[in-house]
Amino acid sequence: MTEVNLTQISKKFGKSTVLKQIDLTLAGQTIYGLLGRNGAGKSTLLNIIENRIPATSGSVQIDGEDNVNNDLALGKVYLMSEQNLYSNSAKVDQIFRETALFYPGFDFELAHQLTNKFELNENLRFGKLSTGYRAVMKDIIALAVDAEVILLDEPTLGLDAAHRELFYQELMEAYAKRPRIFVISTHLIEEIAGLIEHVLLLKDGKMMLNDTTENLLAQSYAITGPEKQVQEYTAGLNVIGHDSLGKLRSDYVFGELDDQRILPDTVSVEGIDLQKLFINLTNGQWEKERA
Ligand SMILES: Nc1ncnc2c1ncn2[C@@H]1O[C@H](COP(=O)(O)OP(=O)(O)OP(=O)(O)O)[C@@H](O)[C@H]1O
Repeated sequence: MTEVNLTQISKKFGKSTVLKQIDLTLAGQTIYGLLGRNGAGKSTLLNIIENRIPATSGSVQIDGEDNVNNDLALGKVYLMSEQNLYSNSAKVDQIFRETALFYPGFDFELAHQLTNKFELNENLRFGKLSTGYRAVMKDIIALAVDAEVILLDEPTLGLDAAHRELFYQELMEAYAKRPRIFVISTHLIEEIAGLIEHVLLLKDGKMMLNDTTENLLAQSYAITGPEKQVQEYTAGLNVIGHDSLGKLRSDYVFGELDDQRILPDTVSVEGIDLQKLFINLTNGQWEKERA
């Protein structure tokens, strides 16, 4: 099984440091969700893994081999990104064949099935495809390449709701047929929350969370009730945000609750979903709540 190890990866663009000493291991058969707000550095990180851009410092090893100028190591990784790497005059089926030169195990049968399902005409030239269909074509390639590590940078950008749904289904099917490492970077957390087994959350250039979805949700709570009682109950806990509705208040807590505290009858404790956790961890309110 392939393993990707990032050691102390930093990236600067001019004076701004986008990634700060990231240590990360991608391993096993896992669907990772790479989350982070706009500009958090998700694409930069994926591009560094695929060696499309150089890190300022640090290293990426794929099965113990440095990824820089190493076709063998890079052949184990496929990055689907917004960047258009194809000539406008190339037809879709020709692009499939060209991809197969780099990824010899390319699954043409699956690619054809998927072009049918997505109603993508393989005779069309890349330059004639709409933005959505360009993404569809790239998604199809990502599912059909024979790579151990599939990096998907905003795979559903430009896809309509029906195509997004179809893509998630096909992704799950491809994963079930051949479990490997998928990393999905996206803003549409709600849509993929059910798919992600492991969360990687980038904030301020650092890997703020790196844990299984299950572990994260097991320590995420909404404490709801009358404002005063809620605030008394959550005082000193790791409150990452809150919502208010009239006199009702929900405090979102990430981390352990205090078993010794008595929960008033008027106050409830419930779990929260990944989307809510993400919003509260990344909107900056957390730091203010803690200040
Ligand atoms: N080639 C570049 N030159 C200068 N700055 C860059 C370059 N590429 C990215 N950046 C900057 O680095 C930061 C991180 O960008 P990146 O695209 O990795 O973020 P992202 O998390 O993928 O964002 P989004 O979700 O909006 O796509 C941004 O501030 C961006 O402007």
